[in-house]
Amino acid sequence: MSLSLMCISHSPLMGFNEPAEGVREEVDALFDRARAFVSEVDPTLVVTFGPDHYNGFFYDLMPPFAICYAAHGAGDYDTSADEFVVPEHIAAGLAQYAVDHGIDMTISRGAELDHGAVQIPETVLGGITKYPTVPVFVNGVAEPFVPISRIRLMGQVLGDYLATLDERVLLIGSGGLSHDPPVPRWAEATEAQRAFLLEGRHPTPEARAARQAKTINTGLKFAAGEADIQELNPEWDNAFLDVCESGDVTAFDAYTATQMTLDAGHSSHEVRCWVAACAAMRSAGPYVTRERYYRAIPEWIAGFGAFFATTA
Ligand SMILES: O=C(O)CCc1cccc(O)c1O
Ligand SMILES: [Fe+2]
Repeated sequence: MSLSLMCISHSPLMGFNEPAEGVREEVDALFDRARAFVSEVDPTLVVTFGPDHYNGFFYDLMPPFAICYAAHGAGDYDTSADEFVVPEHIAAGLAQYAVDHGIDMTISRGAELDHGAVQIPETVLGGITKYPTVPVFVNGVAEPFVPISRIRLMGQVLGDYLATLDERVLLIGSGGLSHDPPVPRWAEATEAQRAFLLEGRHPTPEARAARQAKTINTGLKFAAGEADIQELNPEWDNAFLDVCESGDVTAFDAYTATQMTLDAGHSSHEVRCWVAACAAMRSAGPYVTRERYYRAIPEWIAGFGAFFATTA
């Protein structure tokens, strides 16, 4: 019946590191507008596109994307470990429609979803149990990456199905923009890191705390100009936001994974979640921008952006 769109960067460091003066207030105000937007569109169904960072999805089996029929939070960085309230018939309807329309969809009947999929819904919806929600996992860290055109088509096909439902659907995309946090990569990983990347679910509390402390500390060092990670790229981020605003979602197809890594860092692939969400939104027709926000926030290791839209 209706689709609306809300894409926002996540960063688990938001709750740990203080950004430059005035930035916290600016982002708080953005989240106030996000909550007001949710109230306005009054969703009856939420569909989230979120990545994972080797908390729920590992190299023992790494799909490019997956519809979750059931999922719960991993609880990393103090995010919710609640069970999502998933309307299974809608998840199943989406998956069936996707496979019927040329998308090789993976499903999960019990996904664990980390801050990448939980932080933004939790923050803007007041928890992950408040609205019936179908979480869609989109791989944003683990090579190989399928072409962006496949992500765009996946979003478009899911949007086609959602537009047939008698629901007010809020699409949430979470991730990106440019950033390069210290997530291990298989090609350069040590044996211990490879063991983790292969099957590192449910770390000990000590291992989790050590991992998080390292990332939090990297954010502080990055802001001081002392971290050995790629710079944020505000120009790239704003060009990406331009494509979101344009509504010409096929223009996303020009992005290649290799160039994205070079230009915008190893975690820029999280923007796949935005691509899928924008494409789903666009399948319902032209849309109008309701919010565009951008700030490079090194303390959070985030080219931090937002883009909201409603049908024109
Ligand atoms: O926990 C991790 O491995 C990465 C954490 C992380 C840090 C900054 C921005 C992000 O988007 C992000 O996910
Ligand atoms: Fe992330």
